[in-house]
Amino acid sequence: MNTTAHTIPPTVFVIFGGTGDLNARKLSPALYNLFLDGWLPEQFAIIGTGRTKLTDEEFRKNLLADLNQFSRSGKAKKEAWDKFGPHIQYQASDVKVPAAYEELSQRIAALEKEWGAPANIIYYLAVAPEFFPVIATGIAESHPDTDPNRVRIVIEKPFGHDLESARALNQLLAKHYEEKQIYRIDHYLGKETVQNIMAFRFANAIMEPLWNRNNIEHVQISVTEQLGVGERTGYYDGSGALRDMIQNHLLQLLCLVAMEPPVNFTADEVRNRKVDVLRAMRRFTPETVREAAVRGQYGAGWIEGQQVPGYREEPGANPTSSTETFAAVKFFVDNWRWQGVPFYLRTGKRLHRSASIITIQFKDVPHVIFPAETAEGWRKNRLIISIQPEMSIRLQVQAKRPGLDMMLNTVDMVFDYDGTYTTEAPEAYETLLLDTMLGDQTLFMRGDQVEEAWDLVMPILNSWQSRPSMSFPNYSADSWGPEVAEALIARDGYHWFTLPLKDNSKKKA
Ligand SMILES: NC(=O)C1=CN([C@@H]2O[C@H](COP(=O)(O)OP(=O)(O)OC[C@H]3O[C@@H](n4cnc5c(N)ncnc54)[C@H](OP(=O)(O)O)[C@@H]3O)[C@@H](O)[C@H]2O)C=CC1
Ligand SMILES: O=C1O[C@H](COP(=O)(O)O)[C@@H](O)[C@H](O)[C@H]1O
Repeated sequence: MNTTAHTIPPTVFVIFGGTGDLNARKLSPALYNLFLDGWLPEQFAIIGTGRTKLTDEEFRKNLLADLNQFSRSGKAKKEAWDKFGPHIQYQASDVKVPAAYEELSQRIAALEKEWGAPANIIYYLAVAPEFFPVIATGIAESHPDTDPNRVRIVIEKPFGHDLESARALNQLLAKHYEEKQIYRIDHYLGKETVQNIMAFRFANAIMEPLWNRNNIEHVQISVTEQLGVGERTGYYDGSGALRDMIQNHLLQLLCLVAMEPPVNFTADEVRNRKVDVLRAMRRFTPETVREAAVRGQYGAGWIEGQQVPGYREEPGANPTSSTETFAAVKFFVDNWRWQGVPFYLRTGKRLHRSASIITIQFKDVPHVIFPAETAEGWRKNRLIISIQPEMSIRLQVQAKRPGLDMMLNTVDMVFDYDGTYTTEAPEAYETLLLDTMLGDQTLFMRGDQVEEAWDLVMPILNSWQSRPSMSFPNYSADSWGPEVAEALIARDGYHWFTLPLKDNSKKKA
């Protein structure tokens, strides 16, 4: 067992939505990998719930199949599974029925009796958002006297549909729980490369003097996905790219890039600095929305030799849907550090390639001493933080090409996880579940952060809702998105940056 695991008290994970997709693909594999790596305490239990009638054994069998398919550690080894499996139970119940919470209490009490110690209880709400209030209330009412230090509640996304509903959910949670008990998930914050943004900025002295409006020309945050919406239209059609990705993941990335140094690396200090960024962001008016925010929806096309349907033809989709599957927005952070520096954010589905990258483009040298013909490939310095699939940080600089003449070109100074580390990076959900056990909220969203982010995007959502797009679909599958997105950034003299695919053939040569 890991040293830290010794400090974790007996723990019960209750997974509402135990039979669902998130548990199958992410939560159970993450818990299993934490177990393999010795991060779980000796006394732990996982209770999955759902309405489906299953025995413990049937539920375990399903989870084993999921682990075999989705775990980063590959197929479960018999010896390890034989140790892990018995910690899993299943309770068939409907979250709308109060008896469900009574039965859970009895199960937890029985475990505590067996362990001879009170347990920390982590309730994970991996169910549709309409059930968040129902379950939060059900748990609290069935355990009115539970020590707040021992009970934690993890809320999946989406946290609200708009500012009003997010506020209402925060208020409901605050009635029953202290903020230190509430873990609002944004899985991007658990990604290894995303956590490294803070390390890179605040553990290296050379970055800070450059990190401001004097040296940085603009910032791009681009999260492109090749996948389409597929079977998820039921959720996605009421959401769209702005709610699904920009309100949460991309704005969190922006906060990490733009935040002031926190006093220390504790949850509230880090989150205070992030919320400062959101508060400083320039609010939109109906007029500025038109200039600063554009949207798109994918049409049919071909991806890697396969014909794929347009969004409106996806299973269960509304054939006249005006939901955006692509959004790009130009933001400003109105404070001393960032005055005048545009932050361009874009995200979309069915794009040419899946890649999440942050590009910091620096200003040009004040005076070029080299003759124009020597500097054909001249580009301004860029720092590129590649979150996925490539995990790297690249600094693009000018260098002299080898040869007798003085020719400059752009080269990359690269920190690449693959080439630097032999240990495999944990999945985001492993980090986040471990932090929940440890009671560390640094990588979780605080209530005020979520509300500020909603407040910021509401004028865009309202404007788009009042003007359903007449031009959808406006980009085809396998493209880089609609032309309006290129125009948005081209107006300022820039273009969206993408990393070239890694050329492995060169490596081998
Ligand atoms: N899947 C993913 O990759 C991601 C999901 N999320 C979020 O996680 C949550 C769950 O998503 P996902 O797993 O995809 O959803 P699924 O539709 O796959 O699963 C829903 C789960 O809820 C259970 N459920 C539904 N109604 C009830 C009820 N009345 N009582 C008890 N259980 C019920 C279902 O169990 P049963 O049918 O047995 O009743 C099932 O286990 C959502 O909030 C989603 O937004 C967030 C990020 C990624
Ligand atoms: O939260 C979500 O994230 C995924 C993208 O996550 P990633 O870890 O695969 O980059 C996105 O596809 C989904 O629509 C959204 O709900």
